[in-house]
This record gives sequence, structure tokens and C-alpha cells, in this order.
Amino acid sequence: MNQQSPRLPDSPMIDLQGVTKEFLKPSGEVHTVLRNINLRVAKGEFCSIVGPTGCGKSTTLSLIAGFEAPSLGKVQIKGEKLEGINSRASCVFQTENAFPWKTVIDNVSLGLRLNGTSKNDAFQEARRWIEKVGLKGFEGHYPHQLSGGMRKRVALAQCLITQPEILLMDESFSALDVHTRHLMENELLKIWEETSASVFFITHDLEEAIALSDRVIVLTAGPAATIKGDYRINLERPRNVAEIRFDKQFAELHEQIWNDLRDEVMVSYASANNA
Ligand SMILES: Nc1ncnc2c1ncn2[C@@H]1O[C@H](COP(=O)(O)OP(=O)(O)OP(=O)(O)O)[C@@H](O)[C@H]1O
Repeated sequence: MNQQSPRLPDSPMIDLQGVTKEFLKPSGEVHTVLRNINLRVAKGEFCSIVGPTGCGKSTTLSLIAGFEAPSLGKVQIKGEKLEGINSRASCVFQTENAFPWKTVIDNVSLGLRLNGTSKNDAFQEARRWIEKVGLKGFEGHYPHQLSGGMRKRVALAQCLITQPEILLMDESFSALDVHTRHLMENELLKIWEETSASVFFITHDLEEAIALSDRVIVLTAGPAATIKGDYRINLERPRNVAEIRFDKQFAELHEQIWNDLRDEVMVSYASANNA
């Protein structure tokens, strides 16, 4: 067993050690969502997690973000035990991140302003990120004046402007039409390749997971979900997410992972129908 002492530079960015998460049901019964999860994500690694609905993907993300604490085991970030909110992480959710009453530049610069950066400096940096995500010229627009894809770009810029070491994404692109989605996925890969951020990406779409990731984790159906499979995705980079799907190796990986995932989806359907 590879034992790493805290604070070594090669400590994994994210390290879940024997993590079990329980919630109390309104009846007072204990509901075990995750059981004994051991998961390490390296610096700069793009890791996706898939699994049947309700198995505990978002709960795993909440544990990494520090929104929830494990019931057993621990979460370490860069070799240090996570206590409270993870200040190295930034989240992009499926729902909107932007404040509707603020313009694009106000929304994007907000994270820096909250960190104490002056308005001038924050705006300058925000302009750089707005351009990076392809929204130059829209600085003064309000979220309702933008398309869904453009609002996702705002959300990405909002998160990335603070240069987080960890990017947590929960079905971030699932509400987008397929073309916008591919565009955004390619944009994300381009920006991620320029940073050394570790990405933890939740999706229901196995193709999306494979196209984007270095690794795909499959969770078992809940309750008490565990890790069923951990797949390395050795497809060449840079990738075009729309085209990589036609790659032979992509098809082989898809078949292999889907075999694992399908069984869990069936278990989940069966237990939902028997409930
Ligand atoms: N704060 C909470 N209190 C009680 N139960 C919770 C809480 N958060 C999550 N759960 C339960 O934990 C289980 C896993 O939920 P979670 O949202 O993590 O699953 P998921 O895999 O992300 O689901 P989906 O794929 O549908 O988004 C569910 O049964 C859910 O009801």
C-alpha cells in the first residue's frame, strides 16, 4: 500500500480515504449513500464519474467541495484533511451560477472582488476571461439577454477567474443542445489544458465522460454505493469531442465501461420498480 505523508508535493489533489456517507431519513432511519469510497485524483487529472440515478455522484462532489462531511473516513486535499469548505475548489452546476441582476462583467469579476481585488484589477482580469470563453462584446449584457450556451460560458469564466486548483462540475452541460454542448466541451478541454486544474466531472452521459476524461469512475447502484470500475482513457489529446467518438479505441472503451454501467442501471431500475 502506498502510504503518503501529508504535505508531500506529490500528494494527490483529491484523496477520499474509506469514505462512507450516511444521511438520516425523516423517519430517523440511517440511509447509507456511499460506502468505503477510496478515490484519488491527481493534480491536473480530468476525472469523470458515472452511475445510475441517485447512486451518490453529487454526494461525492459535495464531500470534495466540503459542503458535506464524511460519516466515516476522510477527504484529503493536497495531503491535508479537508475541514469545512474546500477553498481550492470551484463549482459549475447544471443550474445557473450567474446573478440575474448583474451584468456579465459584474458576474465574472465577483469572485475576485470577494477576494479583495480592486474593481479595476478585477474588471481587467474579467475582460481577459470573458474573451477566453468567447464572450467578448457581451460584457454589459445581463444573463437573460444571453443564450443557454452563453450563460454556461459565463459560469465557466466565473469559476476559472479565481484559478481554482479543482474544478467541480455537476452535469454542467446537460441542459444544452448537442451542438452547443460539443462546443462547450471543446472549450472546456482547451481551457483545462492551459491550466493544471484537476477536474471532477459528473455526467449521465458515458460518451461525454469518455470524450473528456483521463479517467472514468463507475459507481454501483445505491444504496451504499461503491466504486465498481476505474477506467483509464488513453485517447490522444488534444481531442475534438465530436470526432473522438468515431475512434475505434473510443468504441472499445465505451463497450467495456457500458457493460459495467448497464448492470448497475438495471439494478437501480429494478429496485425503483420494487419500491
Ligand atoms: N442532504 C441530504 N439528505 C438526505 N438524503 C440525501 C441528501 N443528499 C442526498 N441524499 C440522498 O442520497 C442519495 C444520492 O443522491 P445524489 O444526489 O448524490 O445522487 P446522484 O447520483 O447525484 O443522482 P442523480 O444522478 O439523480 O443526479 C439519494 O438517495 C438522495 O436522496
